Amino acid sequence: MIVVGLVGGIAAGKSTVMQQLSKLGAAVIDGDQVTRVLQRPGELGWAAIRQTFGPDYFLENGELDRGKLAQLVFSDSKALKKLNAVMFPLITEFLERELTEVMARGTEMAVVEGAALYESGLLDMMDEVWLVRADPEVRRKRLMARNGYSDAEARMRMDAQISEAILERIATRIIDSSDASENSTWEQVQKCYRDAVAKGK
Ligand SMILES: CC(C)(COP(=O)(O)OP(=O)(O)OC[C@H]1O[C@@H](n2cnc3c(N)ncnc32)[C@H](O)[C@@H]1O)[C@@H](O)C(=O)NCCC(=O)NCCS
Ligand SMILES: Nc1ncnc2c1ncn2[C@@H]1O[C@H](COP(=O)(O)OP(=O)(O)OP(=O)(O)O)[C@@H](O)[C@H]1O
Repeated sequence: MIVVGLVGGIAAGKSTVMQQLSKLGAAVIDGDQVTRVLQRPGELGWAAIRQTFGPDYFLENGELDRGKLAQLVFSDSKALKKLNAVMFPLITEFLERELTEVMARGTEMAVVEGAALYESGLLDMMDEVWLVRADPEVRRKRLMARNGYSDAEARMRMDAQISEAILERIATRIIDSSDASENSTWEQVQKCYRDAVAKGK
């Protein structure tokens, strides 16, 4: 089985590509979803965060106050480092188990997408890294249309991310979704899938 890490900036078309890969038979795993599972009340991530950040970051019903923690970690790099230090090993362990299960089912490809794949070191588990990109101008317009952001809000979110130049350097394949037609993305995705599976055989 080939394990692919899918990276790319905000509104680059990653979710669209994941849906297309799923149609082709790939097992798709969303790192942000894995994080949410690990942070359910009583789970390991939930317990580790409670111990590290204290009960102030939890709601009355016991759930993690994601908004409050997000506000802290995205405005304080030390706090983000602390959160990453507790979450990344748990996410890695969870993914290892998930990939073993997927492989046992005879799946040809597993694709993992996540906000912090690069920063987490999770890419070490991947055979290939695929970058989904789109021209900055296109991404900015998509963000304004899809999320209702102002021009400044869209720029701020794009600027806060790891640079595409770094991702380009580590990518083994690149899918460009700048074209307004999702069909153009679909054709590139089919080619990447076919080529990667053929290479893995
Ligand atoms: C801070 C938390 C609680 C915020 O939760 P919330 O539901 O409000 O937001 P969500 O998870 O949807 O993330 C919102 C956006 O933040 C960014 N983001 C999330 N985690 C990180 C991170 N560790 N580093 C940089 N950016 C991140 C992404 O751009 C994402 O789209 C949550 O994101 C978290 O626990 N993150 C740390 C774990 C992690 O790195 N997960 C990604 C694994 S690949
Ligand atoms: N050729 C194309 N390929 C992919 N997406 C496209 C294309 N043309 C327009 N879009 C649109 O771009 C928007 C962003 O795509 P998508 O949600 O897949 O991005 P993303 O990288 O997952 O974003 P985020 O990081 O914010 O989750 C969607 O509304 C999608 O329909």
